[in-house]
Order: sequence, then C-alpha cells, then structure tokens
Amino acid sequence: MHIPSGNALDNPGINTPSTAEGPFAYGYTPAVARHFAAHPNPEATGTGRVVRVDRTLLLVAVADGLLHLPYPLTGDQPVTGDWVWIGPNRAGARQILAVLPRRSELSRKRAFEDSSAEQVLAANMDTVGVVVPVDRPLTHNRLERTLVAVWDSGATPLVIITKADLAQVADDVVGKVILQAAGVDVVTTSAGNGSGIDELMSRIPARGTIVLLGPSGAGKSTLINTLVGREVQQTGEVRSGDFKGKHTTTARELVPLSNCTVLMDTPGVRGFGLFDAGEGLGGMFGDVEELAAGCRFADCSHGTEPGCPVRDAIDRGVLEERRWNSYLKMQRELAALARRSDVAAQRAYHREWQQKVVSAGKSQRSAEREAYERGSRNAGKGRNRKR
Ligand SMILES: Nc1nc2c(ncn2[C@@H]2O[C@H](COP(=O)(O)OP(=O)(O)OP(=O)(O)O)[C@@H](O)[C@H]2O)c(=O)[nH]1
Ligand SMILES: [Zn+2]
Repeated sequence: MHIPSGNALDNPGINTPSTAEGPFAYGYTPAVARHFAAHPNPEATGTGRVVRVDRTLLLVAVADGLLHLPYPLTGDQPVTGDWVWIGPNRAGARQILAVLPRRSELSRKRAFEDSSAEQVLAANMDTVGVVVPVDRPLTHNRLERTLVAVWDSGATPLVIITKADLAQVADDVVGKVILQAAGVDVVTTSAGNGSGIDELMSRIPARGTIVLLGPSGAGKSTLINTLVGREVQQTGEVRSGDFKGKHTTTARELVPLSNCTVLMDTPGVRGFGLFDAGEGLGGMFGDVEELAAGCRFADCSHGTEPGCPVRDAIDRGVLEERRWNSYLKMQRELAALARRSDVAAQRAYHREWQQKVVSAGKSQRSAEREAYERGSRNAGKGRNRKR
C-alpha cells in the first residue's frame, strides 16, 4: 500500500538510522499507511505522529526526526498518539494540516459536571494495560468499570498484575482478578524481581502502542521504568535532545521500546472515569444481558417475578450478586450520562445498546454457560438455595 506521492514516507528506508526517530519508531505500520491513504490531503508533504503535547507546542515524530510544531489553527486539536498530515505553511515552514480519524481514543467524560463533553486524553493506543497491584484489596467495581471503558475506547484491555513478588498476597489476588477479568488476558508481573516483564512485552502487538492505567501507587511508574530501562540497556543507546526528560514523567509522551512497540506514558491519566461504555458494557456483561432477555415480562425487575432467569441464576450462585449489582449500577450511570448528552449522542447510545448482546464477549458467555450447566446438575442433587 502506498501513501500518496510527494510524502516524506514514500521512500521510508525502514532500516536506515535516519528514520529511527521518525514515525517508524512510533508505531507506523502498513495499516497506518492505509489509513493515511484513505484520508488523503492534497497539500501534505509528509506524515507524523504526535509524541508529546505541551502547552503551546506539539512534539511530532516525522520522517527526519522530532519536530516542535504549533497547534493547528483550525480543525481537530491533536492529542498524544494522533497521526497527522504535515505540510508547508505560507512561509514554507512545516505545520500540521490535519488529524487522522482516531482508531481508538481514551477520553474522560466528567460525569459529575453539567457538561457531558469529552476530554480526549490520548489516541490510537492498541492495548490498554489495566494495572492491578496485589498489595491491596481488590475493589471489584473498579476493575470491571475500567475494563468496560477500555473496550469502549476501541483498544484491547490487558490486565497487568503488579508486585507479584509480594507472595503472601499474590495468589489470592491473581485468582480473583482472573475471575473478574472475564476473558481479558491477565499477565502477572513484578518489577521487583523482573518476572513477567518479557511476557508482558510479548502481549503487545507488533508496533502496537500500549498505555497503562491504574490507581495511584499501583506500580505504573516502576513498570514503565522497567520497560524503558530495559530498552536503554538492550540498545546501549543514549538519546539526546527531546528525550532528555523521558524518565521524569512530566508530560504525556510516547516512548519507543526495544521490540518496536510504543509505550504511551500518560501520568495525567489518573482516576480513569466512566465514559460512554454502551458497547463495552455488552462486552463485559453480555451474559447478564442474555439472561435478562429470557425474562417472561419485558419490564421484569428481576425481583420476585416467577421464572425470572436472572434471579434464578443469582439464586443458583451462577451469577454473582456483586456482579449483578455492578451491572445495574453501570446501567444507571450510563443512563444518566445519556440524558445529559445531545440527541445525536443519545441515538448512538441506544443503537449501541441494542447491539450489546450481539457484541457480547463470547468467552465470558461460554464460561458462564458452563457454570450454569454445572449449577443445574448440582441443583438436581438437592443443593441448598440461598434464597
Ligand atoms: N514489592 C514491589 N513493590 C513495587 C513493585 N513495583 C512498584 N512497587 C512499589 O510500589 C510503590 C508505588 O509504585 P509506583 O510505580 O510509584 O506507582 P504508580 O502507579 O506510578 O503511582 P502514581 O505515580 O501515584 O500513580 C513504590 O513504593 C514502589 O517501590 C514491585 O514489583 N514489587
Ligand atoms: Zn427477570
């Protein structure tokens, strides 16, 4: 696939050192090239990726290195991870002409403010590492909610357990996380003894971009330092200029790692809130939706209605009460968000909502089905009901 001629990347020379700092070090793939080709810009002379967002300037990786460029005067404002068309301004200096449509987007919708406007924090990440430390009790809803939001962002979640060297608690937490992650890959790591780091690297798709999310103290910075430190050790390379500050995480930025993946270091992303998780909700709770679809009454409250499959599953212990409650809670929050959004957003939301069963996570449903069948067998043996 070719990018339109006249672009700096027409003759990329992947193996030449001069492009090592260009987009190729920052996740440029044939798929990205196709994406550029699908959104041509007649004035463009090159392409780039936004590596860092400062207050007045953007740091952009272009074919011949890293450039500081001003924000575009019109159109979408770029965020870290954006792919952009570059072309000359009237004075002949390079400028950002356009931002490519994003394949994924990490955004914060401020649920408790009047506005339901989104603040986009980062774009075009492939994997979102949801960091769960073993050294504190699991807050169930947080993991589920975060996974829902990640699915909805367009990226693939990967649960990263940290501090696994704290052995006295690790096994317990790991088991619980795997259960709650419901089909999402889980990798167990320790920056302390280095275990799991290679496996983590291998879970990121080739030339993929990964970002880490997690509560304060979860071990994100330590993990990032391990990943980045390993890169520096392996290549023995000391970067200069714009990379001076890469260990002090003061700005969101992209850091190329040794295996051609890209780490999106986003210290600004802290309490990752709940976003428009319509589709994501289906992904995480498809089994619940499926059960509810079998209710005899369309407006079933899943309380005392006769033969309610949801209630039945809860009673059999097939559907955890806690999980059911977090599903209800999430539904309420989404409904509240949707009310605040404009009409177009509401329509989109309802469309997604209708599709949710279709898009539900299969592995989770089959696991649930298995448990359900087990439960049925056990119920036949006179197992006590909770309710
Ligand atoms: N035992 C052990 N401790 C760890 C490990 N990784 C991180 N820690 C410790 O956990 C604490 C928090 O780690 P950070 O990396 O600062 O956590 P963070 O997620 O970046 O925290 P914020 O910057 O507040 O968001 C530090 O005291 C680390 O030394 C690990 O693999 N094993
Ligand atoms: Zn019901």
